[in-house]
Amino acid sequence: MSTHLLEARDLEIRFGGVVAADGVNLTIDEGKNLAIIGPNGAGKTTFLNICTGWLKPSRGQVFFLGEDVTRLPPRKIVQRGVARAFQIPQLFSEHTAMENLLIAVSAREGRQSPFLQMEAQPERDEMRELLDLVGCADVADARVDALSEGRRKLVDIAVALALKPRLLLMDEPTSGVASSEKFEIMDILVKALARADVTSVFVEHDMGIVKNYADEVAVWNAGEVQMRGTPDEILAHPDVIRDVIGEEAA
Ligand SMILES: Nc1ncnc2c1ncn2[C@@H]1O[C@H](COP(=O)(O)OP(=O)(O)OP(=O)(O)O)[C@@H](O)[C@H]1O
Repeated sequence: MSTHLLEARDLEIRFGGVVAADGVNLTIDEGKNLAIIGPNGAGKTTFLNICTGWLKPSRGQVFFLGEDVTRLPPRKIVQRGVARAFQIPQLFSEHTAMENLLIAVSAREGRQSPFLQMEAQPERDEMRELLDLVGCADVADARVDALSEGRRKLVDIAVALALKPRLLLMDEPTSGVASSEKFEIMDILVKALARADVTSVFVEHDMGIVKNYADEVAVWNAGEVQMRGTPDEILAHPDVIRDVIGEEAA
């Protein structure tokens, strides 16, 4: 039997009376972009937080490449190859794009004082290639707070890729980006992930993005995976039209 890249088994987590994960089972295999959709509060972000070790489930396990990582601290899970990008990019806004990547690489290499001696870091060329991969080589020396939201998202993805992940978990990769720019950002992002050989899972509310960029879709509802299938199957399903697409349009 082949090992899944990630496997979640029977995850449960409660916040007071709210059951945010209620027996979540999901497998993720290498090389596919999986979109997670579902109504607000269904537990989508909670799932990402459990997979990255930020939340510990009261029941169930997460396996990454066959290893039980459920109780590992987040930084150990990153080292195993699981990276995360957030709805709001987690960048040092007063530093340049290049400096942000060098800080990430310092963390990857376990260096002390990541803000010191950035000029001397041997990974500058490697980081420039990463910025090139996400179409941001031209803003390598620009401060992050001077960039458009779309560019910030792409730099954030490059930071995640600097950690050399096998799996990247993303929360609404184009939220906050002007609609005219969303598809361009996703084009760059999906191509960069394919070239870096990184599998992705992204939580998404924009069904246009899901239709165009997901290989598969998992639907969350009330802390459970309700169904899974191709974008065409899922987006045409009456329950999804009623509970997810209807809600987004409202
Ligand atoms: N740290 C927390 N403390 C208390 N309640 C929480 C916490 N995290 C999540 N919840 C609750 O758990 C439920 C699931 O939240 P979660 O953010 O995972 O949903 P979601 O599907 O990502 O929603 P959205 O699409 O609105 O982002 C919600 O009712 C939320 O309020």
